[in-house]
Amino acid sequence: MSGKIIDGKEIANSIHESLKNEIEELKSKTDKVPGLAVILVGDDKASHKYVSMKEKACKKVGINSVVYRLDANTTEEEVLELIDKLNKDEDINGILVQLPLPNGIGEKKINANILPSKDVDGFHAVNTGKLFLGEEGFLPCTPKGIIKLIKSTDIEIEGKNAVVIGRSNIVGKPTALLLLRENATVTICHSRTRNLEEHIRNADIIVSAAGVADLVTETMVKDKAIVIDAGINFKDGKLVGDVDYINVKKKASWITPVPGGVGPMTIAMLLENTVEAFKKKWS
Ligand SMILES: Nc1nc(=O)c2c([nH]1)NC[C@@H]1CN(c3ccc(C(=O)N[C@@H](CCC(=O)O)C(=O)O)cc3)C=[N+]21
Repeated sequence: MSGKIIDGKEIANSIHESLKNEIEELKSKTDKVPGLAVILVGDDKASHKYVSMKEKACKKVGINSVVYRLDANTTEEEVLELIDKLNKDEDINGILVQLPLPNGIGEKKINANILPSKDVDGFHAVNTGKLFLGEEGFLPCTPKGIIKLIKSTDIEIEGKNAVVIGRSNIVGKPTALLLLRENATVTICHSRTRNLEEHIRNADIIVSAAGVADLVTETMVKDKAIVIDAGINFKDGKLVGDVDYINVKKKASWITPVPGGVGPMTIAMLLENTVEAFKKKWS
């Protein structure tokens, strides 16, 4: 039997629907709507596309989004000044600085200057620290979405072997921590891992966030594994993940496609975090 598809787009759409209703209700109570500021520096094509998608999603659910498209020679100081202004702006509940940033603008410095209470990306050290400690804070959008995708299958995470491929601060590391919070037995694999195949073959849950097309193949995957593909790669001009989808799907119990899996959930979680930030302030 071939694996079932976890439809990230559909799940994201149902989250949009309930956020939309919630925002309407909040609006009638507070006479305000959540506000998200997005800062995009430079002319990276993919970044422009992603930011437009975020803008569109905000509009759909009733979040007021304000996008700052700054040219590539904007200085770090100028971005920090804008962040400072947005930190003080009562109508802005969430601030997102699109990555990657051009050379000369330090990601660490930028993230450190966003108020933790407006850090809807969950990249500030206060929020990553809370994640580490198991305290409540903003969770990074992709990892948060990945857990929701796994939970949508109704298969229990507790006690399962989970393998995360990739150790980035944005996806791999936080996803591993969230799986641990769900009581999985977690292994983090990365570019220096010697016996990757052996680890993957043991996994009931595989999350790949390596950025390597066709990294995860059918022979590596345990029968009935859940496979979550957080890879973003281009192969023959087409967007693909890290997983050889067509073949791995035959073995998996559940699998996310690319596109239409983790990507749409990342945006849904950004909207959710923005509403959460609004509620913490006003209700
Ligand atoms: N501060 C910051 N926060 C981010 O969350 C952030 C970022 N910087 N920089 C870039 C990455 C990447 N990212 C994606 C979000 C949605 C899709 C998405 O919806 N993708 C569609 C396909 C889109 C297409 O056709 O290219 C899908 O997978 O179905 C992809 C990638 C957010 N990121």
